[in-house]
Amino acid sequence: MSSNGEPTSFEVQDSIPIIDYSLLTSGTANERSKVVQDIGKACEDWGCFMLVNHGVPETLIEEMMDVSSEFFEMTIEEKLEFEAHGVLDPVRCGTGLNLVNVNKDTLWREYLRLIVHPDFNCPHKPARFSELASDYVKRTRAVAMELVNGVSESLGFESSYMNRELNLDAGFQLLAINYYPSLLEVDISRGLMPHTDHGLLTLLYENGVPGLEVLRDGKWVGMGGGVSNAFSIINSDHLEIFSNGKYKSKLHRTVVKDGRKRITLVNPNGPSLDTIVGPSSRLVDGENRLPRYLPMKYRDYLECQTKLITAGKHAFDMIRIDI
Ligand SMILES: O=C(O)CCC(=O)C(=O)O
Ligand SMILES: [Fe+2]
Repeated sequence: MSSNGEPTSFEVQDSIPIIDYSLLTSGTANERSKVVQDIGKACEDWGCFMLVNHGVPETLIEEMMDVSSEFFEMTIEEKLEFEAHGVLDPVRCGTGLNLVNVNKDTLWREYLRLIVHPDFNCPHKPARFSELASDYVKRTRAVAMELVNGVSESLGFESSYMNRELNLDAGFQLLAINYYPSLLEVDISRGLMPHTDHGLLTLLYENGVPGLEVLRDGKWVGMGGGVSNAFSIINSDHLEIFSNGKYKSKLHRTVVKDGRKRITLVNPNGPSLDTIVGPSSRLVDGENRLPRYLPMKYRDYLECQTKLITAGKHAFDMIRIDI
């Protein structure tokens, strides 16, 4: 227990860690250094955590949920204007996992993926979508960048090290909105196959309908439910690569059993597309600390991943070095 009687992050054995973002931005030096430690422990031990007191206004999040719902409830003809093509198309709408046509009988969701940084892209309808999304992604990006600074410190670096090395000022940020329709409307089960995300950290906000699960010691553990007004934060592939395997990319999936529609606002946050990402040179040497991953340009990784996914493979398998 902390001095005021509140439970601290790691007292509850084997439950997803909870990190208080406000301690990172406005805590005392001691509080900040403790929360940096907690972030490091969460990234290493769990590969994910819940983020509370993040400062993104709840009203903005609610409006984003409403406008996203309006988007997906447009007619198919209207949505076809934004149909998915290449992985780097600025706006793409589709179904299934990335470009794969998953079996509709077992897994189903619709998605809209927008590249929102370095340039902001958004469908021109519904009318207030663009304004809301632009505000939302600026705020979530600020949270993500602050978290990366904390992660950088937790690895023993100065807080700006990862930002600089990975050219995060020109970083690639997506807003992926997932829509799992209500079971009363469509008689199908909804979800998303087990996968890891590209980038450094994914921020995910759900509309109160649970479904996200992470793999922990061979078992799927529900994430999100029970902690109100929180982001789920998930380690992604390039964090594992850059940390040379210390902070593993987290396998997750979605299984929606609740009859209500589920909407998630998901922000993968990556380096700039032209950054060649490999293990940090500060974490490897030619002797005891060998690199475990081959360097690869982030853009190539994304393109390669999309091609491989149809064959059920993962780009990670191409760059992982077996020691
Ligand atoms: O919508 C969810 O529950 C998970 C989404 C996700 O993992 C993704 O979009 O990569
Ligand atoms: Fe994901």
